[in-house]
Amino acid sequence: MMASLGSLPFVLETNVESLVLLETRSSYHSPRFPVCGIKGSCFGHSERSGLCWCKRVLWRSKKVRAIACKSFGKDEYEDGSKDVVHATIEKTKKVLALQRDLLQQISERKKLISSIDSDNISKPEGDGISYEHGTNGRSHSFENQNGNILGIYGGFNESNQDVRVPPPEPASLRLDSLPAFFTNGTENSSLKVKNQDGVIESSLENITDESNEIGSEGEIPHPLAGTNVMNVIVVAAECAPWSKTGGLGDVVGSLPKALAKRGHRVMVVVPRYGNYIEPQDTGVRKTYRVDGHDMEVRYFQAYIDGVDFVFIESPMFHNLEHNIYAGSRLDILKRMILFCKAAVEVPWHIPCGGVCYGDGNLAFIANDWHTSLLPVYLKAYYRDQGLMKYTRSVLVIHNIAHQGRGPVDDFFYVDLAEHYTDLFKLYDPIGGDHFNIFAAGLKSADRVVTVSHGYSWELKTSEGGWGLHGIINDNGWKLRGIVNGIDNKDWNPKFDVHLKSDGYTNYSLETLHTGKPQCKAALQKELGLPVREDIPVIGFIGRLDPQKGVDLIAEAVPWMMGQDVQLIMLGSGRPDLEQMLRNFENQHNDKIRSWVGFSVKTAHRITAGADILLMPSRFEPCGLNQLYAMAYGTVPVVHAVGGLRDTVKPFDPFNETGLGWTFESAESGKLIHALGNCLLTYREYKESWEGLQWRGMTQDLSWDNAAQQYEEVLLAAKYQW
Ligand SMILES: Nc1ncnc2c1ncn2[C@@H]1O[C@H](COP(=O)(O)OP(=O)(O)O[C@H]2O[C@H](CO)[C@@H](O)[C@H](O)[C@H]2O)[C@@H](O)[C@H]1O
Repeated sequence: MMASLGSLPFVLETNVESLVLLETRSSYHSPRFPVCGIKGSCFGHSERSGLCWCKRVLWRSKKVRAIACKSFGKDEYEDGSKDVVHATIEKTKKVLALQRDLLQQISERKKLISSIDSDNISKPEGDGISYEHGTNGRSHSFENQNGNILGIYGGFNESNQDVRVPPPEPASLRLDSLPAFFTNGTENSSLKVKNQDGVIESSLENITDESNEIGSEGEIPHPLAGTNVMNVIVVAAECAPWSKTGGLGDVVGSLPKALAKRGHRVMVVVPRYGNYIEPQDTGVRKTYRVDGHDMEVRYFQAYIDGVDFVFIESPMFHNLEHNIYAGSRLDILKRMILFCKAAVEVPWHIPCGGVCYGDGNLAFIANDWHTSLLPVYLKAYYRDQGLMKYTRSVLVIHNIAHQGRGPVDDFFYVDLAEHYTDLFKLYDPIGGDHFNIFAAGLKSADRVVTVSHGYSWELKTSEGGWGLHGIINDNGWKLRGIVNGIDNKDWNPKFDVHLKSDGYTNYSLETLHTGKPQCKAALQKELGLPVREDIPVIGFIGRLDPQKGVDLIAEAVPWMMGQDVQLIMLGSGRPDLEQMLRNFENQHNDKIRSWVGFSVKTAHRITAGADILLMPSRFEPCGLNQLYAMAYGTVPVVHAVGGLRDTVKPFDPFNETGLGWTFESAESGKLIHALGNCLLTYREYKESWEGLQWRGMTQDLSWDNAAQQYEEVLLAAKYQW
């Protein structure tokens, strides 16, 4: 937590406990000894006096004040000191009060949880379920669109329903879900003083006795999200490691954990495509109508890394484990209708850790067109009917090129009243009026996020919006770009499980010189290429789709084959592009390897063993492979578009800055030029190369920063009416 002490020209990096310490010290000072009031030449005075309780404290915080004196000059320090101290004390009191309030709430919750017995806890009861939930003790039963009694909800003030009910439901309601910092009263308990350049000049790390005392009141310090903690439900068609066809799966597998780390209560809802090991049957059964048929769904649940994972099971999802988007357009549409209808009611029905999430202080995060119906259903079935009044939805655009388009008649399937047609209707200059699910989601969601700043700009253009730019511009006020992070447990060369066998090895920045060449040799050996340390290995990993610019690589292959390089490509997707990859390998067997298929292990191994990663995407909302590459000391060469432009700063040989090579337009000539410069640097300028690797590997690519930005979006949605 950053805090500034009134007008003092330095920054105090502290947390609540540290501020409490300041307050405690100040309040103990006798007026006779205003030593900690930073008054006059107080340091010597107070230390000399030796009479005051605060002497001990003063001695410990001497360095802090010394810096203050140094920065201000003595006169200024004397003149402004009193105000500064008062302001500090006031601020500190406020923080203390806030913390006490939170501790109080948490201890009340603790009591509540321990008093919940099998009679009043939410429990499956055969087919129909009734839940008691609500912060005000009142409850409301209601039915869903199929006429089922859904359960009971609460969370708003009946007598004045337009008034939002503070305080928010505590996000981390389940005790087993408390993040580490909840149970560690000393973590981050140091008070650090930074100068104006941000350099830490002094810290009071040893003062733990008082901070422990503070923690002992409720034993739970402030979550990172502070009082903004929310219940968050991420809904998506895929989630790594269970189901993944691309970057969406990665994001859904990792962003929720980062949100949970900030103190939010977080759930992921995904279809159960396979017989996964971790999730257990909750026993809950519900029925939803799809295309005139009642479809029963079951709910499986697992609690992993602070996140509740809920898997929705239905015969409609069976046998799709290895091809989750299999079937016709209508098959996929019907699956997603069922999934979204069921997902939106999960907070009522699934008692994670014994307690349902409920619909107060709740935000859904839907992802791409597949779950764009969720914001629509939330609006049409519930909020427009006066239900789920405090629930919000955020829609994340990972790729606007796939929109769930169909003929206007498809509206019949989504099971909505006629007046919602307009949400879905979109005019296309070629096809005329059509039905568009992404369009409806964008209009219905309270906030929209996309996965980079560059892409959020591109989406508003006719080239980048793929026909939805009009709607995106109309809703521009609710759009924000947030660059994806990476899961730095899964994608970390130091811990990567795929580097533990077959001659590969884990490595870090310190062991880069030996670890990476070992991985390169293992990769060459595994794929049957000549094992040579001096030859640059160029990698490509991606869905074989025109988006990824594989055609540009194809055009550059003749040039590449004239160089002393090896090219390793991993991809699956469009059959003609898969065949193209196979042909490359057949034609240049001594230099090219094409792995056609989906192999997470091979993706990790290429990322570790290659020297260069090629990403000539025609458009790229964010791109994860270039981030993974940089974390592994592999230098990216990318088309400067969308998230690739945001994340790969071009190498500047004069100033030795930048992270890789970029080219400005999707042309093979430009790709060849950039790759040529990259190869030259690899061969001739080893120090520059190492600098590129070093800068790439030392970046903070974690989800922490992005999670904080998502939190801001969730909050904006929460307070939007
Ligand atoms: N054949 C294969 N075998 C194994 N692994 C493979 C693979 N092909 C791809 N992958 C993996 O799938 C992921 C691809 O992620 P990307 O972000 O690069 O692209 P994608 O276009 O799928 O995602 C969309 O969503 C993400 C997330 O928001 C955005 O970053 C991106 O720009 C947008 O197009 C990576 O983890 C990669 O290793």
